Amino acid sequence: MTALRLALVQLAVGAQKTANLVSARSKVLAAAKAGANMVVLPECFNSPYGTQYFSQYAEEIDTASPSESIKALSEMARDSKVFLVGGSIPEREKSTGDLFNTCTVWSPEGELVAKHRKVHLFDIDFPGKIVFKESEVLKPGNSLTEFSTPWGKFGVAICYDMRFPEVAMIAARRGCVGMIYPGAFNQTTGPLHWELLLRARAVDNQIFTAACSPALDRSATYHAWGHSTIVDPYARIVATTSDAEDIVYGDLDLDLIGNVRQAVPVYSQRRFDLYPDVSAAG
Ligand SMILES: O=C(O)CCC(=O)C(=O)O
Repeated sequence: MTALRLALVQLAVGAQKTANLVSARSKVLAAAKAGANMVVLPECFNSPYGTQYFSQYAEEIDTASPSESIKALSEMARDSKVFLVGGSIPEREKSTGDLFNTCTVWSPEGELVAKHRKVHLFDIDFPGKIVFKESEVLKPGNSLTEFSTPWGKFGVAICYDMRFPEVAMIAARRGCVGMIYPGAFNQTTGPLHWELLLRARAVDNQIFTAACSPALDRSATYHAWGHSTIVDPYARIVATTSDAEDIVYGDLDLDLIGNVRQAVPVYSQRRFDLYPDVSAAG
C-alpha cells in the first residue's frame, strides 16, 4: 500500500450554514484533485463555534432521511472518492432532543462509516482569558470511535478529547495507526498546548496524529487558533500552517510506525505487572 496523502481543510467558517457547506465541498474536491486519499474538516465546520449557536445549527444524523449537512458530507466524500472525516456538527438526537458535538466519517462511496460524539466536553475557566462551558448545552458521547481504511485503522476524537491520553492510547494499542482530531483550540490554549498535545499523543503511542481547525475569524465570537497540523510517529511535524484558510497536506509513510517501534521498543517493554493496560478496558 502506498503512502496515504492526508489533507486538513482549515476552513474559514461563517454564519451561513449553506455557504459553509459549499465552501467545504470545494476544498474537499480540491484536496482530492491534489491526490488526497483522506480529507479532514474542522470542528463545527457548518456553524460558528459557541454554545449560543449549537441549537440553531443542530441536525439529526439520519442517513435514511439526510438533513442538509449530512447530505452534503455524503456527497462530498462520494464525489471526491476520499475518506472524509467530516469535522463536527452540532447534532440533535431525535428521540430525546439532546445536543452533541459530533464527527461523522464517510467512505469514498459516501457511506457513513463512523460517528463520534465528543466524549469530554470543553468546560474551562482561564481567569481573564476564556470561559467556555459546552456542558451548559451539550451532552457527552459515551463511546470511543475508530474506522478502517486500506491504510489501517484510525481513531477519531474531537478537540478537548485530545487532552485525555487514554483515548489515543486505547486506539493505538487496539491497532490504530493514527488519531484524527477535528478541533478548534483558541488564542489562549492554542499557543500553549495544541502542538504539544499532538506531539505528545504521537510520541506516547508511536502513531500519526492530526488536528484540523477552522481558520481564525477576528469578527467571530470565538477566535480559533488555526495551525492545523500533522505529526508522524516520531513526533515530528509533517506539515502545519498559520491561522488563515488553507489546506495542509501530508504524505503518511506507514512504515515509520514499525521503524520507530523497533528503534524505541516501548511497545514490548511495558510493565503491566506495575500498572493496568487501559486498552483492555471497555
Ligand atoms: O482544550 C482546549 O484548550 C480547547 C478545546 C476546545 O476548544 C474544544 O474542545 O472545542
